[in-house]
Amino acid sequence: MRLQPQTGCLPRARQLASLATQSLIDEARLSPKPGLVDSRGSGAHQDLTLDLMERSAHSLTPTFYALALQSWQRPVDIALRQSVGRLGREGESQMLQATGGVNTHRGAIWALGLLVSAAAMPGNEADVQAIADTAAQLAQLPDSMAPKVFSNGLRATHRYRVAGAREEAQAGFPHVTRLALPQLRLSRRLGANESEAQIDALMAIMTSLSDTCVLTRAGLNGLEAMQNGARAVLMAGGCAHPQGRAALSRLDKQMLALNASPGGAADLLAATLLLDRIAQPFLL
Ligand SMILES: CC(C)(COP(=O)(O)OP(=O)(O)OC[C@H]1O[C@@H](n2cnc3c(N)ncnc32)[C@H](O)[C@@H]1O)[C@@H](O)C(=O)NCCC(=O)NCCS
Ligand SMILES: Nc1ncnc2c1ncn2[C@@H]1O[C@H](COP(=O)(O)OP(=O)(O)OP(=O)(O)O)[C@@H](O)[C@H]1O
Repeated sequence: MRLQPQTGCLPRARQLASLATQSLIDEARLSPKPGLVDSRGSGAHQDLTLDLMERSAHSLTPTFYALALQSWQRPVDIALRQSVGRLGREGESQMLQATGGVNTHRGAIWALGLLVSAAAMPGNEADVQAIADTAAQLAQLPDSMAPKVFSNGLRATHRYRVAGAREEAQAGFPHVTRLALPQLRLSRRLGANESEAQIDALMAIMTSLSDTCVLTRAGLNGLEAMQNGARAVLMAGGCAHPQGRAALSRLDKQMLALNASPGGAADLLAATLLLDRIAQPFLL
């Protein structure tokens, strides 16, 4: 999927929406991902399949398109935050309709939704840091229309006193800009193929993320296993190396045994793929 040289609001919104959907599909298909849905199967999940993830990703294209259109030439203010929040919640209900009520992409709608909005604002175009900073400003604004829900994620952030999906966005997606994108590019430079480089980027996120999906299902033990296992893969040279692949396979088995699935890390990998594509200036 390549961004074509076009100007104007509608083509740009269409490009961003289709890149966001494609990033979700590429993340879901990428294999082998420890504990997660991938092209091998459902990972640690009972209610998720690759087919469901792909259906869900397609159902979100109109949401990403509407987010980009809303954000076109508007300042980052409370009014925009409310529009973005409303569209994000409508996207969640589209997703639930497409999946028969299964949460396939709630965290992803949040992360990619904010990034698509930020990328649609003139001046940001292909500048990853500017896009992440604008997304952070949006995430920091209060959304008074948001229903008060005590979600799994919120419960985990309180219980373990860690940052979750909200804080990651409010900080400008540091796991994407400081860990995953640099690792993706380093692994490519060192000769890894594209899938290997993307798995390495996922590992980079997993070395440090406080993933509330993992905390909810497997507690602090699960989180430590994830972070240590991902570190072992990268310290062995990453997935392009036999020892790195062996470490990855051990991590996969461990995550399944713990019933742990790093859904937050998967969301941030999809966000990484999106920003990587937006950032290639010759594609704009
Ligand atoms: C902020 C969201 C993700 C809710 O987060 P919360 O932690 O309360 O809950 P929930 O358990 O429902 O979802 C968290 C999801 O985030 C992902 N995640 C988990 N941990 C992390 C982490 N450390 N960093 C990033 N993402 C993470 C996972 O996919 C997880 O399933 C979101 O659903 C929300 O509030 N949306 C409101 C609509 C909105 O304002 N949208 C605007 C952008 S479109
Ligand atoms: N390939 C993937 N496999 C599994 N989860 C993924 C994948 N890609 C992204 N995710 C993210 O993981 C989250 C799904 O997590 P989970 O099933 O733990 O959700 P939940 O509704 O909080 O919990 P539960 O279904 O256990 O009640 C989604 O929000 C989604 O954004």
